[in-house]
Amino acid sequence: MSSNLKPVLFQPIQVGDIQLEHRIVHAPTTRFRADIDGVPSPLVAEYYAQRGSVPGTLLIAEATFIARKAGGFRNVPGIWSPEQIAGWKQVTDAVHAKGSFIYLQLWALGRCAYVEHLAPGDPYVSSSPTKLGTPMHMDSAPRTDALPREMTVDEIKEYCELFAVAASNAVHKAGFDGVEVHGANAYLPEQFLMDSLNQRTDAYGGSVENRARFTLEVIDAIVKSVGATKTAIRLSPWNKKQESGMADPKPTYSYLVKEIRAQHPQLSYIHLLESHGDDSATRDAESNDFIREIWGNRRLISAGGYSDDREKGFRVAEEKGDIIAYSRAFIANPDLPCRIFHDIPLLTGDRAKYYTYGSSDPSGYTDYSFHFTKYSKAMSVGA
Ligand SMILES: Cc1cc2nc3c(=O)[nH]c(=O)nc-3n(C[C@H](O)[C@H](O)[C@H](O)COP(=O)(O)O)c2cc1C
Repeated sequence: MSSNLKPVLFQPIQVGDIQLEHRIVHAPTTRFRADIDGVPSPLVAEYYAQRGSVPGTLLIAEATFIARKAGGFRNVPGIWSPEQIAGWKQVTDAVHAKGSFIYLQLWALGRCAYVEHLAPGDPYVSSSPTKLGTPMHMDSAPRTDALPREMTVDEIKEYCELFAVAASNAVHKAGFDGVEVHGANAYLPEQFLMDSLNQRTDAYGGSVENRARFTLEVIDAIVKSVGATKTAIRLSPWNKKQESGMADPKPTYSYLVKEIRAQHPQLSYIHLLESHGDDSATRDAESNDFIREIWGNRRLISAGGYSDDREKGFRVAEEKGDIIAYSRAFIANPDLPCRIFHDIPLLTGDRAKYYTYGSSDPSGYTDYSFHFTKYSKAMSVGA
């Protein structure tokens, strides 16, 4: 089949400095399988190598702490120590050996941290002292009393630098093809962006421009460190998880994306989470098209809901020009692009094994089967 007869979802595309063979991307997917020091194990390398088995696939690796103090969940990988960097180098080497590509998602928890999982002396901080009663990852008892401290301006500058060093470690030492800031799901950048969480009265709070300042400074610091073509960000304008959300996110996110476009037009991509609204009318009203209009024909990844709907990925790639990210479908189908290409039914993942803290057990992780047991031409989506 020649390239221009293939569905858009299976047409090659340039993203930053890399050339993808198709537009099915592995969404960042936390599995809590690093050791207690945040070092990814050889099993993690096997997991990503499997998911990169169709050459020319982009994988976005799981959210990874930029620094010890940005953490607060256990068994999450980090990218600051030599051991963590060496662990990740095994992962990137294994993925590159398959002819595929891998970005790292950079994570700072802010108020979503569990205080008991912060290292002694590391502060519990956010944009403002707003309490989070029900954090997303419930590996310990729900919190009742913890209140984050408002970050000082010096700490804000320090976090920008931590993001930049983490990006440099990822790209220059661990061999990643690029980095994606985790600016979604109510973690630290969203704690500044969202008016429901940011109560500051200084240059980082109040107006749209002030609430966007931290995220823009983080991006700027990373671009200075690794270049715009290796820098990306994930955003979730309609997110209401972890006691967040905005009545009208459009002014804030319009400004943010316009500024990114003006300051870093070569940014690798913007990655958008689609609305999780309860019904289709809500999801239609909560469209990300306002961002697509601003971002123009630059690279845009869309995630959320594609794992359950094969046709939707084809449709959105065709109609909106988006690259499509899959999380749950990629957990259970190591050869996902190949299965979608050949319309092979997808396997269903074992939810009970999504989060297995520190486990070295391959079950529910690297033991999902490939449709084609031997590499063949059919494994390629360029066939
Ligand atoms: C087990 C699991 C772990 C996840 N971890 C992350 C993460 O580390 N970073 C992130 O931005 N989103 C994370 N997500 C959200 C996914 O990237 C994705 O946006 C969401 O699952 C919707 O995509 P899907 O319908 O294809 O599963 C996670 C989702 C799941 C199911």
